Amino acid sequence: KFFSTSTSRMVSSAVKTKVEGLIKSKPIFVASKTYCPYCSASKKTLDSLDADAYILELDTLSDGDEIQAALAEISGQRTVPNIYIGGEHIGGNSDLQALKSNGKLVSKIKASKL
Ligand SMILES: N[C@@H](CCC(=O)N[C@@H](CS)C(=O)NCC(=O)O)C(=O)O
Repeated sequence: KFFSTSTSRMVSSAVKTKVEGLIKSKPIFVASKTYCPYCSASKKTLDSLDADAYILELDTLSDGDEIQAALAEISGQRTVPNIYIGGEHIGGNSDLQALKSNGKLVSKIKASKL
């Protein structure tokens, strides 16, 4: 796929503000797609740690593409899952699994609940 700057023109300020608000207000925010295996792995990991994640399944939302474009602007990441814990950008599933492996995920989840 060719690099395109058109994503920025797709994003309304209303949607960008909405996404920024969710990232700030939800202890754990995950942008996901129902058919994405990396998303399934992340959701399973968060579930196993009793993490109460707010999940948007972008492929089921009418403004899902625009939310994905807004996330690309906000986080510099276009792929799903796009994970935030305590307002901090974690990254994708590989980043989440790395945090789990190095033992830092549980404390981040705990801190996000405070
Ligand atoms: N290394 C990434 C892989 C994520 C990935 O490849 N996700 C695919 C969906 S399964 C994606 O976002 N494709 C582009 C899109 O759906 O717009 C991770 O660990 O999260």
